[in-house]
Amino acid sequence: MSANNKAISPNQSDHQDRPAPGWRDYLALTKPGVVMLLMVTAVAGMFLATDPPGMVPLDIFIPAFVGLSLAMMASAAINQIMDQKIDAIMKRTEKRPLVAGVISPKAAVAFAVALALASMAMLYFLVNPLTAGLTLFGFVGYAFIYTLYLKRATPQNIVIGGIAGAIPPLLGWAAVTNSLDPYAWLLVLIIFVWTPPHFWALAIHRADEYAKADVPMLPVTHGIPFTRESVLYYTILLFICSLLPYLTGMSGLIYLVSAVILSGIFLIHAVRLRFSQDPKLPMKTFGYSIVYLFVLFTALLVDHYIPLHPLQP
Ligand code: HEM
Ligand SMILES: CC(C)=CCC/C(C)=C/CC/C(C)=C/COP(=O)(O)OP(=O)(O)O
Repeated sequence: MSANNKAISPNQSDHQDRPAPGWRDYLALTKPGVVMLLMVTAVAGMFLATDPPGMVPLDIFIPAFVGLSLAMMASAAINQIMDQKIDAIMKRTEKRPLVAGVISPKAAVAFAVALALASMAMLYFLVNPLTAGLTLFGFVGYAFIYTLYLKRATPQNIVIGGIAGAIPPLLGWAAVTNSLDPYAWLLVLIIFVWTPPHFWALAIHRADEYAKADVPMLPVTHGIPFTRESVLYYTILLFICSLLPYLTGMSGLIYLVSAVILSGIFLIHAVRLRFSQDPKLPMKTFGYSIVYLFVLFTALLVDHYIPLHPLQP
């Protein structure tokens, strides 16, 4: 099958043409890199909810970890099932297993449904209904509302859709306490504000592909200079939001120092992205966004177990 044909209509190959899918193909359907970082934030939520600091009871930790991972993987698989036409047009996504015809749409649907059902059963019966309900909200938000509607409708798609990607710390927290803690919402806020610079940095680099696929991402609808400016504004906001765990007494000095350094470096990336035309900067900023979130949440965890709280009596 030529690349051209593939771009027009994915999955054209007959059944006989399709090579047998392996576990790696199914794994690729679940966006494992993204799920791993989402799970770092969910696990941080679980440990931060454990007060006084200790171990999360294993009878909660294991089903919550597996259940949340499966829900995220299922929603990523549904995203790829719904997005086959767009994914076939963009270089970055043209080798995905559904587009390449390695996995059939039927098999992908069966796989996603099995993961989603297993996840919901595990969270509902072994963790708590609150966590199951909130996870369902995130699942529907990403797999259907973002993918089927927002992504195709408005350049604010990733800002609104970012709510689904931001809730994992709340899910982790709810798994442990069966409640919605204001501190957990603070972590949601940080990821929510982090998402636009994370994604728009990449979208600047891939603006032509999004235009070709007719996806109204910000650089396509409002231009690259406006997107660079928007990344800078959100990064300033992120700097401020990243201080809130310290200012509200949730975290101590270890976190504060980490947040200032990490957010400062993010800000330097965003300022350079705004004022320099260096073609490497967008992907450098995107790559740094991932390091940023990983290290920030690690710092929250370390801080929780080695607390230095000079603000408190
Ligand atoms: C609506 C919200 C989001 C959008 C639109 C978005 C978009 C993207 C895109 C398009 C990529 C692919 C980059 C590539 O193939 O080179 C990506 C990669 C990534 N995203 Fe996001 N993202 C969002 C939210 C999140 C969240 C909430 C997290 C984690 C907390 C996250 C973590 C990652 C990671 C770790 C990668 C690299 C994974 C890999 O390449 O395997 N993203 N993101
Ligand atoms: C609680 C729960 C189940 C939450 C689900 C959260 C989740 C999996 C968020 C992922 C966000 C993401 C990678 C969006 C990119 O989709 P895209 O279609 O714009 O990117 P693509 O072009 O790489 O497919």
